[in-house]
Amino acid sequence: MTDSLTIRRPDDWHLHLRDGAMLRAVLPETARHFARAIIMPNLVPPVVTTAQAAAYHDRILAALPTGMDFRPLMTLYLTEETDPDDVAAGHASGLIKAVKLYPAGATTNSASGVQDFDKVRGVLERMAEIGLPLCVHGEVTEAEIDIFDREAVFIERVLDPIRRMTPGLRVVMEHITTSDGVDYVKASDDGLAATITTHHLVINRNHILVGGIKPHYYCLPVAKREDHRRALLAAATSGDARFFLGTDSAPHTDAGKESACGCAGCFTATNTMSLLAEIFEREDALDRLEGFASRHGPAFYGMPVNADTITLTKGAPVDYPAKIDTGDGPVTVFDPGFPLHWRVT
Ligand SMILES: NC(=O)N[C@@H](CC(=O)O)C(=O)O
Ligand SMILES: [Zn+2]
Ligand SMILES: [Zn+2]
Repeated sequence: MTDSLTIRRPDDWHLHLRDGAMLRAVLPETARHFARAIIMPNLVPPVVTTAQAAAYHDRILAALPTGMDFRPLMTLYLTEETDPDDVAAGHASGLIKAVKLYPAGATTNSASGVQDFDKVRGVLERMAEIGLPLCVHGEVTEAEIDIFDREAVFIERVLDPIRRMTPGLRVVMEHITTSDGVDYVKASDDGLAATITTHHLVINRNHILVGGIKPHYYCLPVAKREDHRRALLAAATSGDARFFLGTDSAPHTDAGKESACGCAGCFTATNTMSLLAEIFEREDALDRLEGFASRHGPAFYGMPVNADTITLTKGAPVDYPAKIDTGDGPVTVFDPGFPLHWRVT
């Protein structure tokens, strides 16, 4: 029986750090284990320009506790007014690593997102030219589309047309939740990849709804039925380099989640590596964890793998806090409902 695993230090290819007091509270939870992360730009107001991303980058570094080593990889929030020259300049300077597409109204803080995809054609063409990836929140927003179908419909109605219209555009389907997402990635060429979150490997929709509504399992895209979770698990543990970790760790205060209109997002930064080791071990795929968490992401983004390593060891159940304190109120740490035996040492 394996009880120790050393892997290259992991990166998180989809992370929400927020700002201010929340940023200061959640950043160490990620930086403790992860070397780099793609930082999502859905602040209020959103991070739209390279100048705003540079300022946010500096606020993140200023919030990093002394002695911690972490590099934020910055993104721009795509709007119908985004200037292709600003995007290209940000990319050329080395600061901007991706542009994020939120369909308007699809998720937390997405009001400034795209409504008319024709209006962003110029930016997407420029990104294809310079090799800057587009990260996509892949859900349609039409009221008549069932929320459990919104990812599959997005692939057909929005994503596939965008990719056909913009040959060469590199795309990451963020936080996929369906076998439709897995199949679409597998059927495509190497300009397409997908991130998979920790929580979507653990929960299906029953976790949210059976035995009373569980707001801390509510996120977007919403978890689907068990067949879809199994498809995600198979993709994550397959060794296929087109699938990699993006935790989508998305802190909201308990007051924001435990409400008549609760916020979407699961906070998994604290226990993600323990969780992933537990899940990969159950699938007899511990040897594939390094690919998923540490190698496939850098390969897609054209960056080197981290030089340092982390070691996970198996033992008595890991103690992690049920909540972390933030200046804005407590944030509940994702509870998988089973003990975790792997700790990062
Ligand atoms: N995933 C979520 O449920 N929430 C994210 C937004 C997002 O990634 O869609 C957030 O910012 O809270
Ligand atoms: Zn999203
Ligand atoms: Zn997210």
